[in-house]
Order: sequence, then structure tokens, then C-alpha cells
Amino acid sequence: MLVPVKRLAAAKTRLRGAVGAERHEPLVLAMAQDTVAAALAAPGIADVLVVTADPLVSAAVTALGARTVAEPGPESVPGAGSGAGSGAGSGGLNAALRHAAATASTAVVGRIAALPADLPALRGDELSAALSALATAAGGGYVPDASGTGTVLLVAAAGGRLVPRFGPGSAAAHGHAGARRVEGDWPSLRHDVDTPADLAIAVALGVGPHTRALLRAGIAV
Ligand SMILES: Nc1nc2c(ncn2[C@@H]2O[C@H](COP(=O)(O)OP(=O)(O)OP(=O)(O)O)[C@@H](O)[C@H]2O)c(=O)[nH]1
Ligand SMILES: C=C(OP(=O)(O)O)C(=O)O
Repeated sequence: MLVPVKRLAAAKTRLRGAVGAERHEPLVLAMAQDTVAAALAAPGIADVLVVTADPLVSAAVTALGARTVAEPGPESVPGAGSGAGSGAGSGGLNAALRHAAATASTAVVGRIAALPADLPALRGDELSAALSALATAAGGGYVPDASGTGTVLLVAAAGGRLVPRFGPGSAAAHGHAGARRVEGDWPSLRHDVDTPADLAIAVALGVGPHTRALLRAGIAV
């Protein structure tokens, strides 16, 4: 399972204001830790590989038991150096995932999948159930977010490459690329956290221990 995490200083701009400015980066990190911990605990996932350029993220997820791969700088990724391809857009995310997938495919047997790191309420059993439902999608598949337009889980075709099309309208883009849309009653998977309102929903679902501890220190949602 590939999990991309942006540099904390640049991450989750739409979530800013949910907590005080000094706790924004710790909150983003805590959400990533809870996402990774849930993926590590999910039955059926052989390996969790976090792709990030942030050393703090690498250290934190390594401590949980995940592997990490360093995200190449924009200057070394064709088409990811400017405009829509920069780290500020989804090009940075998709390029990071392609890089991680290339690393993983040499070491991992089985289907490659990608999961965003903004799922602080994620439950391993719901993630496993979603992966089981996607297992029959030989051409690859995805789970849309709760709004239906974004993507919270992408699985490559059996024996095939991961073709990530994350970004605005990614659900439709993954469908156009041939992935099968699979929706299920997996609230902890389908509610990614982009905004303060999303964070309130995740809190109501029940966030993991890292996010809970961070928010207990002074919640503003
Ligand atoms: N490694 C890596 N991960 C990324 C990059 N961009 C986004 N991500 C991760 O991809 C997932 C989904 O990204 P978004 O929800 O768009 O996150 P974001 O760009 O931090 O959020 P906004 O600033 O609010 O748009 C999160 O886990 C992000 O950390 C990137 O350039 N590199
Ligand atoms: C990157 C994505 O989502 P968001 O920015 O809405 O989390 C996506 O759903 O492809």
C-alpha cells in the first residue's frame, strides 16, 4: 500500500484554521500517523510504503513500522517541475506515487494500491473490506470519497502499473482510465479530511490515537 504525504509545511492548506497555526503541521502529521497505523493493522496488506520528502514524516511512520521512499525533487521528475506538475498541485502527488510504485514493484508481489494520508478515522477492517471488494476488478479499481468526486483508494490492475489521476475530479479520471468504481459502506475510508468541517465528521466517526491526542490538547472544531 502506497501512502503519499506532502511536506508538512505545505500540506493541507484547506484545513488551516481547524486548530491554531502552531498545531497545524502536528495535526497533519497525526492524521498521517493514524492513517498509516490503520493500514499497517489491516488484514491482507503486505507492506505500507510512505512516499514523502519530509524527514519528520519519514521518522514518524518508520517508528510505526512502515517503510519509506524519498520523494524525488521536482527537478528530477519530468513534467513535475512547474505549474500543474508542481508540489502545489496534484502533479506532485501523482509523480510521487509513480515513483513509489516503481520502487515497490521491484520488491512487492501482488496488487499495488494507493491511499491518501488524510484518513484519521480509518479502520483497518473497513480498508480490508474495500480491498476485498476491489479484488475482482482485474482492470483496477477505486473507491470514491464521500462526495463521490474524489478518490480515497486506488488499486492497480492485476499485474499492471498504478495509473494515478489524483486531484480535482479524480474519481471520474480514474474511471476514464479504466478503473472500476466500487462504493461501499466504509465511512472511515470514504471521509477524507480536507477542511475543518471534514475534521469534525472524522472526530464524530472516531479518530485514531495520534489525532485524538493532538486535538485533546485544545480542539477548535
Ligand atoms: N508525497 C506527496 N504527497 C502529496 C503531494 N501532494 C499531496 N500529497 C498527499 O496526497 C494526499 C491527498 O492530498 P490533498 O488532500 O490534495 O492534500 P494537500 O495538497 O496537502 O491539501 P490542500 O493544500 O488542502 O489542497 C495527502 O496525503 C497529501 O499529503 C505531493 O506533492 N507529494
Ligand atoms: C487529491 C484528491 O483529493 P482531495 O484533494 O479532495 O483530498 C483526490 O480525491 O484525488
